[in-house]
Amino acid sequence: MAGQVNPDLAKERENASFNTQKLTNLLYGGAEKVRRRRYIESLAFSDPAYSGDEDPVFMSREELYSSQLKRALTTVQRVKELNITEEDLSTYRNAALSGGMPGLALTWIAFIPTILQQGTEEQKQKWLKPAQDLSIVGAYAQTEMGHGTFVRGLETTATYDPSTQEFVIHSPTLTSTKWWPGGLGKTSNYATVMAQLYTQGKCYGPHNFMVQIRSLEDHTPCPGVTLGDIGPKMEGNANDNGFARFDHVRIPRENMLMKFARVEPDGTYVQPASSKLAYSNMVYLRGTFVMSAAQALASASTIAVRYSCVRRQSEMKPGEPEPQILDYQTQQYKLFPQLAAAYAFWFAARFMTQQHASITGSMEKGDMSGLAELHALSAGLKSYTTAVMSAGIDVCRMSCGGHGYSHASGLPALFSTGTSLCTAEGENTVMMLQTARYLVKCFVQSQSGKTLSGTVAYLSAVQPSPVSGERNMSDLGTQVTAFQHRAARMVRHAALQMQTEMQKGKSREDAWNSCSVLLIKAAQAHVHSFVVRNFAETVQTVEVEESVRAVLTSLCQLYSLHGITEHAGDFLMDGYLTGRDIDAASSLLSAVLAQLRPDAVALVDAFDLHDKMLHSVLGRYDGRVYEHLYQWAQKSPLNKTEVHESYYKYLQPFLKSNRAKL
Ligand SMILES: CCCCCCCC/C=C\CCCCCCCCCCCC(=O)SCCNC(=O)CCNC(=O)[C@H](O)C(C)(C)COP(=O)(O)OP(=O)(O)OC[C@H]1O[C@@H](n2cnc3c(N)ncnc32)[C@H](O)[C@@H]1OP(=O)(O)O
Ligand SMILES: Cc1cc2nc3c(=O)[nH]c(=O)nc-3n(C[C@H](O)[C@H](O)[C@H](O)COP(=O)(O)OP(=O)(O)OC[C@H]3O[C@@H](n4cnc5c(N)ncnc54)[C@H](O)[C@@H]3O)c2cc1C
Repeated sequence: MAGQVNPDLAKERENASFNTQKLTNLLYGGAEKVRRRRYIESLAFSDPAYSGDEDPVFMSREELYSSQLKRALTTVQRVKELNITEEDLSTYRNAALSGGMPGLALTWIAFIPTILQQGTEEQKQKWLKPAQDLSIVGAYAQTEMGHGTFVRGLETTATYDPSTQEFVIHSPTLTSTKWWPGGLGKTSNYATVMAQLYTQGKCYGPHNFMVQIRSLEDHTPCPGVTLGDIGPKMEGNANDNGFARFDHVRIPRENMLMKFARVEPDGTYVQPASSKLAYSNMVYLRGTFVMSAAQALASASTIAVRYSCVRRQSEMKPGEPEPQILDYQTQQYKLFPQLAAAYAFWFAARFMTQQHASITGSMEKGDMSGLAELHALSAGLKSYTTAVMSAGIDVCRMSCGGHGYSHASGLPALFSTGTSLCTAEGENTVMMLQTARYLVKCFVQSQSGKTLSGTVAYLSAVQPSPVSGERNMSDLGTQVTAFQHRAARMVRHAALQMQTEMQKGKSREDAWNSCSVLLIKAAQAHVHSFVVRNFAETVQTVEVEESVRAVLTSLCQLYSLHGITEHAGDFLMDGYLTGRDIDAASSLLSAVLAQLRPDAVALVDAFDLHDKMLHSVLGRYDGRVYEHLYQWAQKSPLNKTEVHESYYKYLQPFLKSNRAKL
């Protein structure tokens, strides 16, 4: 019946052990923030300017590009009309764009942050306002056809000419063509271009330059610039990821982003405090990906958990009604770890944001001591959370059976969007190796007696020798220590293995490569251990009702016990945990699955993700899946006519001629 919630879902909500709203408040930083967020979202959801477009999965690439561009421009207008504040901006945009990513959005995501991170005060004065008002539209043009990962290998050059006080931007080879930048293909008229800086005959490595690429009058490419779209991708096809080639394009000296490094009018290069400050915008963006991973996994878990309560299939006990598929333990084992990871990453993202603010604050005052840890943490967390998210969304999709494979579920699009985060902003393997590099350094320092601090403090505190005796595997403290022990042992093992390889005569680089599988695993274990510890500390210290703390504690237990049982070998390797401990962890895990089962729907509801953000027939809040599945299919373009034109063109003549042969 219209308006009613599916009775199974309604019952789940009635039976929850805690108040969903209280948990939502905790996730979003308080009741007032939740109220504000919902209000801002409602402004977008109720605006007729954003409704009426058909489902993106039924659109052509060109329709997608223009409809999302139109939406994005409407948001700019509405932001002014509605006086949306800086604080509410991303909430409003996300709701209005309904999670979509038009090329224009790269101005907000990458172009403006680069000006903020890399520009001098003067440069910010000059470009920030036009970028914010969208009188200029910008892309972040770093990756080239031949190089993405290895930034030092970029081939685009920026050669300083002191006679005119200009830089000459040039693409010397085919492989130096800028390739991938979002919004570059058709939308942007400016780009921050990463290029090798040459001055006074010397190369100083990659630096960022502000380059106008299209006319502000008629949007045609500027002289010497060749531009285009790179073609359709796995997802994100509203975005015109593009290419650019530069043929000796001249820009003023002032267009080098000079917050850190500088080129004086006579061509003298002034060193930054650290050469890696040219990469600060990447560190910032990687940090933001941690929350995106949490949100993507929260969305997938919401869809799969709600659907698993609506869906009934098979017989558990002969003669009894078909059970909700969430009652199968195997279904819980698939879904609850994804749900728990979404919470764990949400809290990790919060930590990441605080760390970024605190360390960049110190860096502003000249203290660079936190830079290495910030880079290692953001690279490792980005890599770990996006990898788990990508795999987790696919688990959620498969747990929805056939309907999960349909675009109606929203899961295929969520997967193919989410998985792009494993590659963008630093490929995940490469990022995890950066974390490994930092860990090995820290290990060596701790060997020489230095006390480590911050997220690596445990590396010097944890003893490598096995601890004997019975453990209470349900204790969060015991679990955290086990994770730290595992990570410390793996870091130590990888580092010592490298030393052994070098003692055998290998160069440091060859030793690194031959140990890189060990190094990656060690770095993953380190990040995993950090996420577990941060989750445990959050649930133990946060000010919240006891019923909410209880359910979060179970969720944290699940996240941690799942990690221990899935990676049992790592914990058993040196006898730190015993076979009996692992058995105990498995039994506890089964018990926690059952314990969380009645709260699963409330736990996903607490993410407070509106149906207009989920885009999923299966994940609807009201659970009225079947009638909407039927309605959704009616929109398929193949259903526009009863008999498709291809019948007359191909099938009818074929059938006729076949029949004539009979
Ligand atoms: C509400 C409902 C929600 C609904 C669902 C939500 C769903 C959300 C899902 C999806 C959202 C979709 C969003 C899509 C968004 C898409 C946006 C895309 C934007 C992408 C933009 C880009 O990709 S831009 C290009 C990015 N490129 C890279 O990241 C390149 C990676 N490479 C590098 O960073 C470097 O080359 C390197 C780190 C790999 C190596 O650098 P280099 O060679 O110069 O250094 P060395 O290896 O020699 O190391 C020297 C030394 O420096 C240290 N170091 C390296 N980098 C840094 C750094 N950044 N900061 C500090 N230090 C650094 C390094 O560790 C070494 O240190 P030592 O002390 O010497 O060891
Ligand atoms: C959706 C999307 C949006 C993007 N948006 C932008 C944008 O706005 N601006 C922009 O400039 N770029 C953008 N990019 C490009 C992106 O940053 C790069 O694709 C990414 O940094 C990876 O680089 P690559 O493609 O050169 O991969 P490669 O480096 O060629 O990686 C290929 C494989 O080689 C391995 N590999 C490479 N180096 C090493 C190593 N040192 N050790 C071990 N293994 C290694 C990798 O692990 C990987 O498996 C975007 C990409 C995507 C997918």
